[in-house]
Amino acid sequence: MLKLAPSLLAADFSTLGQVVKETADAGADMLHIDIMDGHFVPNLTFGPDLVKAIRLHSNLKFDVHLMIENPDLYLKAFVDAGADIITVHVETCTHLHRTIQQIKALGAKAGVVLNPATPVNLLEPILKDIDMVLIMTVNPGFGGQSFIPQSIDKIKRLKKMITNNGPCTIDIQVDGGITLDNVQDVINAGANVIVAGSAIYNNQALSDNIKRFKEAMYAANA
Ligand SMILES: O=C(CO)[C@@H](O)[C@H](O)COP(=O)(O)O
Repeated sequence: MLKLAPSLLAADFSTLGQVVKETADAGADMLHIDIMDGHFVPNLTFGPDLVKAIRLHSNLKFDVHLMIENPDLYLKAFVDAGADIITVHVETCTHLHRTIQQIKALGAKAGVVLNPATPVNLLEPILKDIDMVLIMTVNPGFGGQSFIPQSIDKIKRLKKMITNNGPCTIDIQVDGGITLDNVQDVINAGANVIVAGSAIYNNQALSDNIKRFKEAMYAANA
């Protein structure tokens, strides 16, 4: 099933409650929330209190992407704040299997993220334990970067690995530099959850952007 997850990082931070409501009303399937700590990535964004505050404005699934060191310390705070899915980076988790089990024990879905230079085969031992893999298609930290073309082969390799592992119930999410020009390429390669920031929150109408993205996504999958 195809899903569109607009990335809040590109939204107008002065009206976040309203933005979240409009994003849901326009037909988004999830909301992608980037948590950055200024250590793992060179940028700072939101914490659990912000997630809790915007939770009041919609029932959208909250997809919380933790770009932070020591993510285990903050899992409960984000689930309590309203996260439905938590994704953690392979690069930040010394005991990845344990972290995944902790997320699930807290009642959230568990996703694992790979930076562009991290190979997909690292996930093989934990594939049966996770709900989603996020392939970063830019180096994490900032919105508005260009899509890394080698990501297409990486998505294909992941899709093959998941399919070979048994019935495919793991979502493949992509994030970074996704636009109307490349969204069909990533879907045709195997992705089904599309994160887009600056191509969704920009000087054009949010509802038109979401509509155009969903039309392009479903055309790819036809
Ligand atoms: O996690 C990140 C960046 O680290 C992303 O979620 C960006 O927010 C995507 O923004 P665009 O590349 O679509 O502008």
